[in-house]
Amino acid sequence: MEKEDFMCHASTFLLPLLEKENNTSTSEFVTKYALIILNQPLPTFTPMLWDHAQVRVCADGGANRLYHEMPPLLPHQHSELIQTRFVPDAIKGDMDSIQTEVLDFYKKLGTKIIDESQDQDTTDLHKCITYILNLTPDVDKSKLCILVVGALGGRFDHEVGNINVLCSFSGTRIILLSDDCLIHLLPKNQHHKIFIQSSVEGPHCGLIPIGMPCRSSTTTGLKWDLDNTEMKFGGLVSTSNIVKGDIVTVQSDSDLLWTISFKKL
Ligand SMILES: Nc1ncnc2c1ncn2[C@@H]1O[C@H](COP(=O)(O)OP(=O)(O)OP(=O)(O)O)[C@@H](O)[C@H]1O
Ligand SMILES: Cc1ncc(C[n+]2csc(CCO)c2C)c(N)n1
Repeated sequence: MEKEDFMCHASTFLLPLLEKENNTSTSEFVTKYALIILNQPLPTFTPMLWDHAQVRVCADGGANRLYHEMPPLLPHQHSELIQTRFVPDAIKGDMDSIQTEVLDFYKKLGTKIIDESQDQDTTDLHKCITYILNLTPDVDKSKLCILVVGALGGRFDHEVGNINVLCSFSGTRIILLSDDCLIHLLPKNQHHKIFIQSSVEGPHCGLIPIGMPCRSSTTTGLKWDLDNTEMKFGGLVSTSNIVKGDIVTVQSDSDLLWTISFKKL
């Protein structure tokens, strides 16, 4: 099978940004990252994701996290300096969690504030994804990848809401991250090739049917591979699986969630 026939996935955003990559980031072949910060403890690698991203958005109370938790992640620099260096492009949400002092601070520094408190039917994450997709509506989104920090752990209804956003925007690459793992969607009826960044991720992984049972999934590169296997809640769901090497391939007749653990450094 030709390379072009695969949908490829690689968590290179977990590796430090090289000057060289930065200089070629306008190339049409390079993934363009956007970062969304939710209202949960910031993962320790957030400064690195910030450097990879070209657009940074806080979801409501996520702005409090950026303001208060970014300085302790970079202890060798003054807090005030960090707070003025890491300024989001926008803060969007229903604005019931952001602190007034934080809102005023970023507003003065030019952050766009978008209050959508009238919409109580979509989550702040959903609102932020819409904002990013509308920034350049006519541009091809296949090279865009939206990284979402603070999406996992904490309140279960929020976690499920965040996973539901993956399903609502299944045509957009969105990756939910915590300090422990990442999750993204593998859309159905495609050949997926996942390049494992083994210095920072693995070996624990999972493949989870989402929304409906899958009748047939086939994988390579896992300790417990699937071979035309059915998966459903109440039956088999591939949790606590292990990646064997640097490439995993997946094919399925329904959307699956892919999750992989992060190595503790
Ligand atoms: N404990 C959590 N676990 C996972 N995601 C979270 C958690 N808390 C917040 N989030 C995410 O961060 C976003 C912004 O959080 P914030 O606390 O501002 O939301 P909210 O709209 O006030 O939530 P709610 O009104 O349900 O408490 C949420 O929409 C959600 O996506
Ligand atoms: C059936 C149903 N369940 C829950 C909510 C509440 N809700 C869902 S998203 C959201 C915004 C959170 O920032 C709120 C309050 C609703 N509207 N409809």
